[in-house]
Formats: sequence, structure tokens, C-alpha cells
Amino acid sequence: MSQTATETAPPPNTVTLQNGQTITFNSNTSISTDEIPIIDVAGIYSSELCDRVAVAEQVREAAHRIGFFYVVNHGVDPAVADTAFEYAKRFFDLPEERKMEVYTGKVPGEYVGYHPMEHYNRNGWKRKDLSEAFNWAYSASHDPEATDPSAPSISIWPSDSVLPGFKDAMYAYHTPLLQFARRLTRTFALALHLPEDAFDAYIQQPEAGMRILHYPAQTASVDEQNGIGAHTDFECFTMVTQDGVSGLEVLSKEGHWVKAKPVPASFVVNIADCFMRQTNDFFVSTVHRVVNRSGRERYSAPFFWGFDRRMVLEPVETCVGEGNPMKYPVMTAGEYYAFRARKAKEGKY
Ligand SMILES: O=C(O)CCC(=O)C(=O)O
Ligand SMILES: [Fe+2]
Repeated sequence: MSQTATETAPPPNTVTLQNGQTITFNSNTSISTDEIPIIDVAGIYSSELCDRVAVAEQVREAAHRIGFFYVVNHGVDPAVADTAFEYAKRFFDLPEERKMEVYTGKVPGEYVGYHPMEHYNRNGWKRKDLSEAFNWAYSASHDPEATDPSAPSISIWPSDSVLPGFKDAMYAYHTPLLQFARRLTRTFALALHLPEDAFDAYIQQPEAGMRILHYPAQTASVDEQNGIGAHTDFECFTMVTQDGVSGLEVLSKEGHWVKAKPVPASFVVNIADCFMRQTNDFFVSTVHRVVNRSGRERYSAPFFWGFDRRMVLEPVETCVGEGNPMKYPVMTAGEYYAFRARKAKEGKY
């Protein structure tokens, strides 16, 4: 006698995200595959256009197919990341009251400052997300290519007497990432079959926030708790530096949680919602989460790259046309970020 589907298959897991999207996955258990490509990006520094295009075509395929890829040979010195991680640990080791001096609630409407442990419940799980984070924003004075280095930044920082050298260590890593992200934006322009400089005006004063995260080892079951619940990122693309501890998982189109295992000296790059909107879904902003069941503390440092708040997120011309109209309302980048930051800080998701 054949069994019915309800007897054999567990009920689908369904979650509504901050961007309004509802997702379903087959199983809460993650799998290891080689679905996330590793792209050697050394060619983006070549003086030959054909070398730059060769990298861009790999980026095009990955951004369209899965929305996630690793980059290696990116040119950013790993020693600077090591120092940033050392200072991240020092920050998270501070007493709670010191960290709460830079509590994100002190900056309404902006996603900067300290986000305490078990503060959010992005997927409405039984227990809140087991992570804490510190976010900071773009600072023109730490951007060697800034048009106006005196433009103010919205970040808040612990005072130097609390954690000497912290801010400097964070920007020492942020600045080379910013320079790499500018390069990679040109690669993305080529990947969309646009002139290489198509987005240059959008990133003179970019939205370039960064965060450090700490995930204690989780003992609760994956059905009860996440480190960071399923979500998509807000901006154009994100570049995550992982330490050696796994935990990041990517939702494949088939509904499987795929492990993004740490790859030494790589960044994990993922497409975020603004780029998906502008490319009319040609690039996919893929759902991801972190569950740290490794038995070890995990630290990560995502860098979020987006267009200037004042710019209008117009559709990319190669991604719209007759029979393929723009699917999203057009708004400024700032309007979209404000909407998402408000949703994220409500913390219900
Ligand atoms: O910690 C990670 O690996 C990813 C974190 C993340 O997805 C985020 O902060 O948006
Ligand atoms: Fe994310």
C-alpha cells in the first residue's frame, strides 16, 4: 500500500522575511554541496579588458544562479582581518553595561551600534537569535577616494578609554574592503553587460556599513533557535569574512539549506535586495542564516555595500524591456534603507 505525502514528508517550514517575502524550505537540516562557486578574482586588477570580462562572466553566472559565491585572490591583506577579529573579541568580552553605552536603540532609524545577545527573533523561533553584533557606517574621513572627507558619519563608538584602538582597527579593515568593493562594482557592471563605469556615480559616497558578529556555540536544536534567522540583506552586495568556524547557510532554489563552509582567505559575496530590485530579479538576493552548532565560538565580519542614499534605484537597462517590465516601485536608495532598517530594528523577524 502506498503512503500518502503527508505520512512521508514533514510539513514544510515557512517563514516571512523582513522584505515581505515568504519562504519555504524542505527541511531544517543543512547539507554540504559544492553549489557555491569559488571565483578567483585576480583578473579584475588586470589592465586587459578581456581578463576583467572573464571574471565578470563568472560573477554574472553565480549572481544569477545562486546569488552567492566566494572570492579568492581579492588582494585584501588577511593580517588586517586578523587584527579586526582580535578587537572584535575584545569588544564582545566587555561587560554588558559598557556595550550598552553604544546600544543601537540610541540611534533610531539607523542600523549602527550594539545589538545585544538574544535581542531579535527574525523567524519567530521558540528562542531568540543567539548572536550579538556591533555595526558601524561609512565614514568619508576613512575613504581615500572621498569627494568630501569632512562629511559626517552616523556611527557611534565606545570611548577610547573603554576599548583603545577599536575604532582604528575596524576602519583599518573597512577601508581596504571599501576599495575592493568599488572595484567589484565595476565587475558587476560588466557582469550586467553595461559599461564598466556604469555605477561609478552611485558609489562616490556609498552606503558602506560593516558589522562584527559573535555567535556562541548553540546547544538548542536548530528547530528552536538560530544564530541569525533567515533573512536577505538590504543593499547591493555583502562580503562576509568568516573565521574558521562554520555556521553560515544559504537557501538553495530547491529549498535546501546549503552550508557555506569557511574557505581560507576568501570572502563570501552575496547579492542583496537593492541589486535584485534594480536588476529586476536577474541577480538573486538569496536567503541565508547562521546556525552555530560547531561547539566553538564563531565570529564574522560582514561588509554591506550599497548605492548612495540620494540616488534613485532605477532599473538596470539590460534587465528590463518589452515583455519584461520593472517589477518593483522605483525609490531612492535612502528610502529603501530606512524602510528596511526600521523593519529590522522592530526585531520581530
Ligand atoms: O555571520 C555570517 O556569516 C553572516 C551574517 C549575516 O548574514 C548578516 O549579518 O547579514
Ligand atoms: Fe546577511
